[in-house]
Amino acid sequence: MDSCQILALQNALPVPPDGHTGMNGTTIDCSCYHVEVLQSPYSTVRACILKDKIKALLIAKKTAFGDFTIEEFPDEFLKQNVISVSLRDSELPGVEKKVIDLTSCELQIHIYQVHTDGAGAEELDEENLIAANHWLLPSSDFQGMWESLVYDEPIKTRLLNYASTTLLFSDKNVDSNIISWNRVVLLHGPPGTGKTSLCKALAQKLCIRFSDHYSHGQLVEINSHSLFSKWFSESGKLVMKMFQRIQELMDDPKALVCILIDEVESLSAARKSSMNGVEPSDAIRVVNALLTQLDQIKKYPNVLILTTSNITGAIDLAFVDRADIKQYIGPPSTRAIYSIYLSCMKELTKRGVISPTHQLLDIRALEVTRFIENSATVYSLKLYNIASKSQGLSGRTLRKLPFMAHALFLRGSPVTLEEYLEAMSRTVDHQFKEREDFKDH
Ligand SMILES: Nc1ncnc2c1ncn2[C@@H]1O[C@H](COP(=O)(O)OP(=O)(O)OP(=O)(O)O)[C@@H](O)[C@H]1O
Repeated sequence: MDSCQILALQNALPVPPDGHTGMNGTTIDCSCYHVEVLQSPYSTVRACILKDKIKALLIAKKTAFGDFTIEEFPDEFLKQNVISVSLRDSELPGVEKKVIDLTSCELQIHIYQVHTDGAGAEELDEENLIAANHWLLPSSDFQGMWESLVYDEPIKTRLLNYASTTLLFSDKNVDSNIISWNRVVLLHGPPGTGKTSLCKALAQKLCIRFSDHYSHGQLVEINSHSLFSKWFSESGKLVMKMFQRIQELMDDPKALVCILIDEVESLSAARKSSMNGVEPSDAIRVVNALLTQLDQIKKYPNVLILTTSNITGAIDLAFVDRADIKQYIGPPSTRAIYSIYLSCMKELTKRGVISPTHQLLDIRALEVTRFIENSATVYSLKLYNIASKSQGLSGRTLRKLPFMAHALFLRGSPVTLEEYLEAMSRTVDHQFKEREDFKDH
């Protein structure tokens, strides 16, 4: 890992300290940027050759304004070998736009290819009990997932910084008896707020950003329910068996191994059931086996353990203590909802479901207009009002809403933006009414 890579990952600030304000309130930025280059699956060109080509192309371009993606390459060689080039900027939807001086800023170029095999299931016994799903990273399953998640706070940057410090300390052989860190992240919050997606997207992002350091990544998603529900008396043994498999993955120092344990509260549920007298020794044996194994694997420099929970209070304290980062993930605010809806409207326009007659503003541009209605803002303001009354819906429901709107209130395509927004508005009302009806019953 070189110093720039570390420096860039540590640099969490949306506006870097060396940035200064230029004309029009924009910020001239000369810091370190990540350029992610997706190489074609058929290309066998070496990464260093592609890096040099891309660097030359970007320097010739001189400046970029915020995030950008080069779809059209002026270079035949690149066209044959590269699918996309993305300059990854700050995550916050509300930060000032920056003019990036490509000639003077530090560009970290990451070349990667995606695996398209999808998930493999780890079966641990003759009964075909699926204890884990397994992906080789970077995977096509997780492409674009990181970018699709919208949060009000710089949660994604914080997680990326944490992971980079973890990998840096391991790389430098920092003595963990003197400075202790556990390689465990816990994301908690209400259902459907993107916790599982964020863990998977983080694993993918790390594999891309650390592609110089690790040749590939492994993501193992442990199905805690299957460990605790079936074959209780066998579960302790199952945990051991599963970790033996994980151990084999970790033995390869060129692999970054991310272990995802969803709904860790099932651990404490298992302990509780033991207190209530249901197969006491077995439940405790399973939880203890899991905790012991987690303690064992945290000694490995190439491992990260990502966990999620819907109910913070119910998580086993022994587990909470092991997490270095306990990050609350809440439901999205109006601004974040607006950005989520906007991405949906853009996709539907791109695919011809919505006719491309009107443009919607992004949240920054809308805020600049101070929400004053005129011909340029009218549709964006309608969308903002829909976002505002959607508060309280989970990210999962929000992403489903445009589909529901078409299914419930529209037919065929193309549909005008006005019609679509009207249908969205009615669908939000419908969602809340459905909730009330559900509560009443
Ligand atoms: N903040 C968000 N921004 C964009 N999309 C979101 C957001 N939160 C959730 N989603 C969408 O909701 C879907 C479900 O998210 P996910 O399953 O990761 O949530 P979760 O918090 O793990 O839920 P659960 O605890 O119920 O499993 C994701 O596919 C994602 O598209």
